Amino acid sequence: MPDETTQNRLTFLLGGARSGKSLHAERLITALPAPWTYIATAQAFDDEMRERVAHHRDRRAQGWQTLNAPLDLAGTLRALPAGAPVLLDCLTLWLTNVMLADHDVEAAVTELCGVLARPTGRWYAVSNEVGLSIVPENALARRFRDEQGRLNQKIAALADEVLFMVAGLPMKVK
Ligand SMILES: Nc1nc2c(ncn2[C@@H]2O[C@H](COP(=O)(O)OP(=O)(O)OP(=O)(O)O)[C@@H](O)[C@H]2O)c(=O)[nH]1
Repeated sequence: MPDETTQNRLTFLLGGARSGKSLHAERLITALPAPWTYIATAQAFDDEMRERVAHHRDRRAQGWQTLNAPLDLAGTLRALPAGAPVLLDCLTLWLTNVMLADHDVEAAVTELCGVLARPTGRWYAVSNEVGLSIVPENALARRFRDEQGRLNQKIAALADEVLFMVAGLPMKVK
């Protein structure tokens, strides 16, 4: 009989930069039996990003397999074997990649939500809460903030559980 930790469920982890989202998601998923799948959306274009990615890779010990999905997140999720525990990190960089590639954001979000609404294993998805500061001065940043807010609302609505990370601590908001 599957329980809450193993059945097909989506947990959505939201928070600010360096709020501890990834680490908390890693702790939750590694409480389940390995192997764990890490889906990375980041593209390391510069040394700072390469360092961040290296730090993450060092932290993930044995038991992890990493898939890169900077754009085709829905396709990558659909191709996973049923039952795989998955950590998707993160929706913010995925949305950035979609916008910078000039793809149709609405179509991409609709496709992704269709997949996330029916998890085929224990899935954890990480995203940034980006709207808590002052209104950004440039138009692209304002559009990004709005698209990110809309995306987060959609994922939160379909997720089974939502955690808001504050200074490394999870607040259960759904
Ligand atoms: N390409 C790639 N990206 C990775 C890999 N491991 C982690 N990342 C990316 O690293 C990013 C997270 O970077 P951080 O700067 O630590 O995140 P943060 O949101 O500021 O911090 P936290 O809230 O503490 O998680 C995620 O978007 C991942 O996609 C990897 O193996 N390959």
